[in-house]
Amino acid sequence: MTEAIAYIGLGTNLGRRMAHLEKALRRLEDRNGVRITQLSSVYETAPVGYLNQPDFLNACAEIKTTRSPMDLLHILLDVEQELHRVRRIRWGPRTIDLDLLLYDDRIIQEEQLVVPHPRMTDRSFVLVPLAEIAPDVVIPGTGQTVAWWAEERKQGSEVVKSPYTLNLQSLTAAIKEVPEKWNR
Ligand SMILES: Nc1ncnc2c1ncn2[C@@H]1O[C@H](COP(=O)(O)OP(=O)(O)OP(=O)(O)O)[C@@H](O)[C@H]1O
Ligand SMILES: Nc1nc2c(c(=O)[nH]1)N=C(CO)CN2
Repeated sequence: MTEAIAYIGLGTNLGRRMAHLEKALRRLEDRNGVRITQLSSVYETAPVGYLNQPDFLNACAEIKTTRSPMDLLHILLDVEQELHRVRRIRWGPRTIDLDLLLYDDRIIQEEQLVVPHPRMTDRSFVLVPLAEIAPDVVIPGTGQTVAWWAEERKQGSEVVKSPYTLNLQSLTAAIKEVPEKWNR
């Protein structure tokens, strides 16, 4: 079966942040019809929207999938639940947030699912990591590439590369080796 290419945004700002990213990615890999094919660096980012909360770690993943966009959304929502995400405040703190950013060159406008993610072109915490793995991908409906948008939005944003990497080969590796600052 032919595979679609999708991009996912990951964010976390509560508890053991690196561990949440790794766990979410492992849970995604475990699903049928989902393969993680590229991972960005991990960035530490100042909160956007609701400001009175801890800094986030953000990253992006490329996924090759035989699942439909709606299936993939439900997989993301399931994994969020598995990591005990509790929704309290809009744009507030969370153990893990998984967003479907892009799905091939599709434009989807359904009640439950909007793709491209409607706020992605405003958010350097999405654009900077995504530009590492998909610089030349055009964001459907905008006529511009991810790299173009990342450049457009870089002014004044607090997006700092962290020294830790997610490794496709060893997602299970050495979470405990990550120092407290990045894993709190
Ligand atoms: N592209 C998308 N990716 C993820 N969820 C989406 C998407 N489009 C619509 N949704 C809907 O949004 C809901 C998730 O909202 P959520 O609480 O994660 O928003 P948020 O992360 O607080 O804010 P934001 O959407 O600005 O990142 C899901 O239940 C889902 O149905
Ligand atoms: N830096 C940063 N800020 C946010 C984030 C996020 O992932 N990173 N997610 C939000 C809700 O979607 C709201 N604000």
